[in-house]
Amino acid sequence: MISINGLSLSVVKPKIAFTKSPYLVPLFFHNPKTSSSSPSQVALRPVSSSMSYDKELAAAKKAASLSARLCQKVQKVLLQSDVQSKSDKSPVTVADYGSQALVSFVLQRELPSEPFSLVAEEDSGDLRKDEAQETLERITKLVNDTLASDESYATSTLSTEDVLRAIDSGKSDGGSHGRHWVLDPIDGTKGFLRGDQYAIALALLDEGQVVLGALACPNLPLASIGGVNQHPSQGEVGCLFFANIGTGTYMQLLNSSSATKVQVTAIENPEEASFFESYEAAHSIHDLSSSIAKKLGVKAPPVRIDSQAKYGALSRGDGAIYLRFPHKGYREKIWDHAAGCIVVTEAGGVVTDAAGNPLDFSKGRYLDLDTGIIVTNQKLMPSLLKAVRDSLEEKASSL
Ligand SMILES: Nc1ncnc2c1ncn2[C@@H]1O[C@H](COP(=O)(O)OS(=O)(=O)O)[C@@H](OP(=O)(O)O)[C@H]1O
Ligand SMILES: [Mg+2]
Repeated sequence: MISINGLSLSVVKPKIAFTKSPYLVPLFFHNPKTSSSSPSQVALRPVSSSMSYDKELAAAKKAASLSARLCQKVQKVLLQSDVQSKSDKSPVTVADYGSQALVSFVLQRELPSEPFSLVAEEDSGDLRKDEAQETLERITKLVNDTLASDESYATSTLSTEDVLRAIDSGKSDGGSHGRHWVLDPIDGTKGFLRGDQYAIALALLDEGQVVLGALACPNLPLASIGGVNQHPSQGEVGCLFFANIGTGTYMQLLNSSSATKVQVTAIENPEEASFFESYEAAHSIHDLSSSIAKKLGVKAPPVRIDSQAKYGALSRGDGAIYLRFPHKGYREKIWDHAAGCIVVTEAGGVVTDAAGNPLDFSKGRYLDLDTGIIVTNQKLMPSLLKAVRDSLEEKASSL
């Protein structure tokens, strides 16, 4: 996403080689109204110059915050339970389904006149089986208890069938036309089970572009994490990041309504930078990130946290870089990046694949990538791309 004279523009371009990255060569601006496209040009499509997504953003914030409340309840019980039940994965199942049902219900209730399409991680197939009836009852109670804790929903009660229907509204395939909500009901399920970071990540696509995001991070400290010489905070936790295209990124405490505008770090010297990566080595190749960081001259050790909380932390300047290199064969899902991506880009950051191409959320449930995802500020991106390219070439030649 590029912003020129306050107008947000998407970059739609063919797959190109490393040396043709937007950060290594000048962009060729293409006005679809005045010229025809050619494969060597970058097509810019204005989005939302006259569109307002205020109503949708208010609904997204409400849905993500209520869902965070539901997940917090489940995690609290989980962490108080004994070791044996901690190895049981059912709490995450209950919270995952409950979160998706709640977000789906709240969005439809808050925006009754809009067509509703939701691309989300879960479906109700397993929950419809006979042996899952007790779990379904638990989920329904959890959803209803959470709704009852909010004044505007105090009288809403969902049946088990309503919950199943709400979950199944998430079966949409998304795509490049119309509006689609994109939801990861609990991103970072392993972090959730460990009592660490996780996120409820909700975004809206309009004509294939992410136009708003609400990212609730119930365990993220309000104070900075991940900077050089930083220590884990003892203070308040639970942050909601939100971004509306063209209007910047804001952060507030989950239980507050007073928001602060946030910005990515302005660091230009990689020696002062620190970088985020997945906690789980199975989700991102740590050796590769470490080689990239070394080439860049990053001195600080990696900060490993789960989920899109990494994007949230980066958007407010905790750390300067996020590196994600899944193992071969993994297909990235759009719900793992849509909300995080707009939260960072509206805060002045840049999110690309390993070759410097913007992420394309218009292709359905998956991102069409086979390299990795990198995130940093505008100043550091050219040197980061070079370090990524060199490290990938070294890795390829060592095979
Ligand atoms: N094999 C593999 N490779 C890469 N990524 C994978 C893989 N498996 C899962 N996932 C997705 O990663 C999501 C968790 O996000 P992170 O990788 O940022 O968090 S973590 O630190 O690894 O926990 C995680 O999100 P959730 O499933 O919602 O927890 C997955 O969507
Ligand atoms: Mg996820």
